[in-house]
Parts: sequence; C-alpha cells; structure tokens
Amino acid sequence: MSTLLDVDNLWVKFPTRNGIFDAVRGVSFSLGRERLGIVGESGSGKSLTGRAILRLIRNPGIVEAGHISLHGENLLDKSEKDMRAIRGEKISMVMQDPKFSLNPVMTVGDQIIEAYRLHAKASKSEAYKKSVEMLEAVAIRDPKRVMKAYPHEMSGGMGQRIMIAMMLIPNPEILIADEPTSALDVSVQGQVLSIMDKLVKDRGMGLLFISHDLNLVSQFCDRVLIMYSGRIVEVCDADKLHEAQHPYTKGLLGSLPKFDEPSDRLQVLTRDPAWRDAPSVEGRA
Ligand SMILES: Nc1ncnc2c1ncn2[C@@H]1O[C@H](COP(=O)(O)OP(=O)(O)OP(=O)(O)O)[C@@H](O)[C@H]1O
Repeated sequence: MSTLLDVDNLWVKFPTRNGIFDAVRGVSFSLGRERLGIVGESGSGKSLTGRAILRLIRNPGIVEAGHISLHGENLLDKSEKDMRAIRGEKISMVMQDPKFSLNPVMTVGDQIIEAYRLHAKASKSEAYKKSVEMLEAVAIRDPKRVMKAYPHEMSGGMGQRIMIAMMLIPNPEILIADEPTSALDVSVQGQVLSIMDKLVKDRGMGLLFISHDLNLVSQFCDRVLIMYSGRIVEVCDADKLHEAQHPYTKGLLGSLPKFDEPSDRLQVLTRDPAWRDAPSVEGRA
C-alpha cells in the first residue's frame, strides 16, 4: 500500500480545572489510497483525530505527535500559511454539521464559485458552469435554483452534499469525512458514498471515514480503526469487523439492534477500565 498520510503517536490534550484531559492518546496509523474507517462511541476521539491532522485544534487544546506526515513531510513543521494551502488543496475535511461550515449570509452559488476560483483560474461564468456541474454530481436536483438559495433554505442533507461538492473542487488527495452521511436519507446516503468510492477508485484518493455506524463502515470501508477512550483498541479489515477480537468492539457489535432477533431488552455495553491502556489488537494500522 502506498502511504499518503502517516500519523505517529498523536495526542490531543485539553487543560481543565482538574488537570490535563487526554482526549486522544497515542494514536498511530497510516492511510493509503483506500477507505479507512474510524469508529467508536461518542467522545472516543474520532473527530479530534481528524481535526488534529489538519491542525484545526483551537487553543487551549494541545497537539503532540511524533509526526503527522503527508508524503513524508511533517505537517507539524509547517507554517500556518503552508497549512492554509494544504487544507483544501491536499487534504479536505467534511465536517459533521454543514450549518457551521457554510456562510449563512452568502448564497450557496457565491460560496461554491468563490471556492472554485480560489483553486482554479476561471472566469465567473466558467466557475458558475462548473459549480452547477458539481451540484449535479452530488445529486442536487434543480442546481440552478439551489445556487441562488441561502444555507438556511437547505435541508440538512442538501447542506451536507453542498459541503461535499465544495470539498471536492480542489481535487484533494485525502478527504477526511466526519459523519458525512449521518444527516442523509438512505438513498442520498448511497449516492454520496458512491461519489466518495469513485474518488478513491478512479483518482486514488485516500478517505478517512469517521462514523459511529459499524454496519455502514463494515460494508463501505476497506479497513477500520476502532477507537475507545482516545486510543485505537483494534484494527481490522472492514469485512472482518464482525469477527473482531477486542471485547469493546464485540460489545459495540453486540449493542447493534438485531431486527431478525427482536428482544425486549437493549444490550448494555459494559466497559473494563483495563481497556484504557491495554495494547491494541493487531497493533499499528
Ligand atoms: N475543546 C474541547 N475542550 C475540552 N474537551 C474537548 C474539546 N473538544 C472535544 N473535547 C472532548 O474530547 C473527547 C473526544 O471528542 P471527539 O469530538 O473527538 O469525539 P468523537 O469520538 O468524535 O464523538 P462524536 O461521535 O460524538 O462526534 C470528548 O470527550 C470531548 O468532550
């Protein structure tokens, strides 16, 4: 596997009144031209891992790592100016909630055109044409009407697809997608997943797919990192997720509702304090 991104011993820490809170603890993995899922329950450190790669952790958060290397160049050594060029051009991120990512006082069209012209030399009319094509590519119906609309006029699913269209404009080598389909209905979810899938297969993009949906990740991704309490506790091939070894992964799988075996009791996910620091199953990803 040719490595695009290599993360070595990543820590994200926040000072609190009770001392330092380690939200991400020694995470290491490599990403190639593949679909790599990160799963884990809420608060396990998935989003912070994605944001830390792009150096988007705000003060007072502290990021420490051996390295976060893109093609062998350590992003931790880059200036903020270099990072601005890397964000978008090389690595894009689709955030969990599109409402916070779109500018509420600009039309959708103006935002996409601006994003397009930032990355490609194009006249306004060329950029308009390309932007309409981008919206069509993410299955937006009536894209010309949507170009004139403001973000608050969009449904969550439309906003999410617009964000995905904007993130793909510069043709990034890596896309970090944080719960990119959680606001979408099943048919639109399928369309968005197939767009990302095509980018990995046709253009060789690396996809870091953050999700809490184990079933989705096991079907869509190539490999999966399972995070618990800020650490990777297990790494496995996505199609082997259902044979996972770690008790936490087994617990997560066991707490999925089983519609073919209805039960009047929900499974409770029990946790063992020893998991916090035990070595991960399969070691490094
Ligand atoms: N700015 C912050 N200050 C303090 N703690 C934070 C901050 N941002 C995140 N955290 C904490 O770090 C932990 C990991 O957060 P993160 O957002 O990465 O979780 P997650 O696995 O993505 O969860 P979710 O699936 O709910 O998005 C959580 O306990 C969260 O409360």
